[in-house]
Amino acid sequence: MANESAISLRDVKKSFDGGHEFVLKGINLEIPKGSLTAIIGFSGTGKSVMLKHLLGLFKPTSGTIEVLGTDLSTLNPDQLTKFRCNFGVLFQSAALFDDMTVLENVCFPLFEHRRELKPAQVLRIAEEKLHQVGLESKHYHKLPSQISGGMQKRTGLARALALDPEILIYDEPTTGLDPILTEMVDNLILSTHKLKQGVTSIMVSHDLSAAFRIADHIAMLDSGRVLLFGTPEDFFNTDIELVKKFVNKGMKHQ
Ligand SMILES: Nc1ncnc2c1ncn2[C@@H]1O[C@H](COP(=O)(O)OP(=O)(O)OP(=O)(O)O)[C@@H](O)[C@H]1O
Repeated sequence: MANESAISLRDVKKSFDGGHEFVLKGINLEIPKGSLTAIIGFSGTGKSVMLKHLLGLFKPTSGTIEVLGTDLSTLNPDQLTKFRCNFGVLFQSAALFDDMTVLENVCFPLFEHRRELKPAQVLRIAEEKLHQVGLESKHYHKLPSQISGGMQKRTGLARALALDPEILIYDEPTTGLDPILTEMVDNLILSTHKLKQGVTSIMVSHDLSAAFRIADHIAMLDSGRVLLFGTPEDFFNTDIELVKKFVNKGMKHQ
C-alpha cells in the first residue's frame, strides 16, 4: 500500500497532573511505513514524551496511538512487552551493559526474546549485526569501557537491530558528539535505514542539518502540537513563521 502508516497518533493528549496542564495537546501524526522521519522542535515541546507514548511507556490521557496497525490501548502489559520487540531503540548514551562484552550486549535481547534459538544461532545473528554496523571482530570480546564512543554507538545500534525490528528509534543519537562522530552516526542511521526495505526509522534530533540531510519526513513539534509535518522541501517552502525562524536559526548554528 502506498501511504500505509507505521504509526498513527490521533488527537493524543497527555497530562501528568490530572488535567490541569497538558504536555501533549492533541497530536495528530501519521508516520509513513518505510520513512526516515525526524522529530524536531524547541526544548520542552514534548518530543521525548511523544516518543515514550509510541513505545507504550506512557499512556495517553486521551486519543489513540496505533503502531503497525495495533491500537496500543488494547494490549495488556505482557502483550505490550512482547510488542516492543517491534522496536529497536538507540539512546543518546548507547546504554550498553558495562559488565558485558560487545558481543554479549548484542546477544542479550536474543537470549531474552528468542528463546527458541540455540546459543550458536544467537552468536551468528549477533556477529552478523555487528558486521552490518561496521564493527571489526577484534572488538567483539572487549568491554564497552575498552572501546571508543563511536564503537559504542555501533554496538548499541547492533543491539537495537538484533531482533530485526520494524521500527528503529533514535533518541538524540548525536547530542554531545564531536562533528566527525556525528557524521559517522548520521551516515550509519541512513545506511541502516536503506539496508532493510520497509523499516521505519524515527529520529528525535537537535541536529537540524542532519535531520534535513538524511530524513525524508520531518515533524516539528511546538507546545505539544505538531506545527508542521512534511518533507524537507515543505519545510524550506513553508510560510509558518515559527518554523522558518527555527529552521534558519538551527541551520546557522551548525
Ligand atoms: N514523567 C513526567 N512527569 C511530569 N512531567 C513530565 C514528565 N516527562 C516530561 N514531562 C514534562 O513534559 C514537557 C515536555 O518534555 P519532553 O522531555 O518531552 O521535551 P523535549 O521536547 O523532548 O525536550 P528536549 O528537546 O529538551 O529533550 C516538559 O515540560 C517536561 O517537564
